[in-house]
Amino acid sequence: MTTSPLDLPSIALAPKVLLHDHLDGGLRPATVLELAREIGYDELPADDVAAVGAWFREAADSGSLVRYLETFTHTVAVMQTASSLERVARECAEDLADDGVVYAEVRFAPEQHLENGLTLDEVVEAVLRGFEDGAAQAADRGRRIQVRTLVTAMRHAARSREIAELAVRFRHRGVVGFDIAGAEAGYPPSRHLDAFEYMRANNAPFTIHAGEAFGLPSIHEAISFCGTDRLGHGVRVIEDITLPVGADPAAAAFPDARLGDVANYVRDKRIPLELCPSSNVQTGAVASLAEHPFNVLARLRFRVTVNTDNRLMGDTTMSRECKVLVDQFGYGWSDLERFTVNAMKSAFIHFDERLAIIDDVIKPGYAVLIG
Ligand SMILES: O=c1[nH]cnc2c1ncn2[C@H]1C[C@H](O)[C@@H](CO)O1
Ligand SMILES: [Zn+2]
Repeated sequence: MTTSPLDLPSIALAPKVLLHDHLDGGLRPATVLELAREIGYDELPADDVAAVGAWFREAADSGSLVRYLETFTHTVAVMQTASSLERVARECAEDLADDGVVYAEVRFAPEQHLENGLTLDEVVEAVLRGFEDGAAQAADRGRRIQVRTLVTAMRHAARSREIAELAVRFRHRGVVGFDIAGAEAGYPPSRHLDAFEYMRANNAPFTIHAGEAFGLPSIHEAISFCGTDRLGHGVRVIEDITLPVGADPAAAAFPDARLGDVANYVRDKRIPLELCPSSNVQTGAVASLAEHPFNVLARLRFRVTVNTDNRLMGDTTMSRECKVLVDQFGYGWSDLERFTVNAMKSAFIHFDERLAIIDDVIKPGYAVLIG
């Protein structure tokens, strides 16, 4: 047996696990356009498929999370009916499956989809139907994927407790957790303590976008005050790690790294980092892919995972995010397998379900590629 080349087509064949992907950040450009036409939404900044795709990519390349988030106005505007939510979710499941993702947790904020009179429950039901349908269609083509949902509360708003209750209400119907997202500076996670306490009281897991546009204090609050199970991004934990001056971010080892208390806690407790390389560059959380802390964190054995964040805004896929890391840091198949197993271990489904995917899907899949 021979080892497959580490190119994009082979990476697309590898089983991958995606924990951080936004439904409203992953529409196909053609779908944005079609849905806008259907409802007479005339504020799209472009009017053909290629231009729509390019616009999102370029507008999101802003170097600022706040400006990056402004692009969601358009996707959220065309996702206000049960049928549009269902369609976007169905296409999401199909696109991920076609890219070789075998397990995904896709998140979105139900409170942003109420403008046409849907209730929170109706919004979630439509999305769950779409995921189920998309996964079934993919299975018919021989592409197996399990898609689960995280419901997000917007951190500038005041509905987080209600959204946490929604997560628990749907916990046996496909919603596996809760999240908060949106602008980070000025909206610390501790504003939403009652939501996190509700989740903990119900033994239900959650993740928090933290350490993206704001640094260590945000991560500290998320883990120590809120008790988060994972960190959405968490990339700025690097600010609590001291490396020798001039250290190469692509080095194979960092023996002289010194960790502060927060970084040690994140690593000791194996708190998963939902790292999103391209998105981090777009929002200015890191200066460039070459300087992305992914490799430092991976080599120091943090529980790193690879994620897309927003496939439309980043013009990316899970395979592309993996390829970017291979190109930057020289990873091999066994590294990609390790990141995938890390993600599967960190998923919010139950332990026996995670183990079954690792043993029955991930390990055999990489064994074939490694040869
Ligand atoms: O990377 C992100 N950081 C913070 N908020 C984000 C990010 N990507 C998407 N969002 C927001 C915009 C969406 O409308 C919302 C729910 O998916 O989550
Ligand atoms: Zn995100």
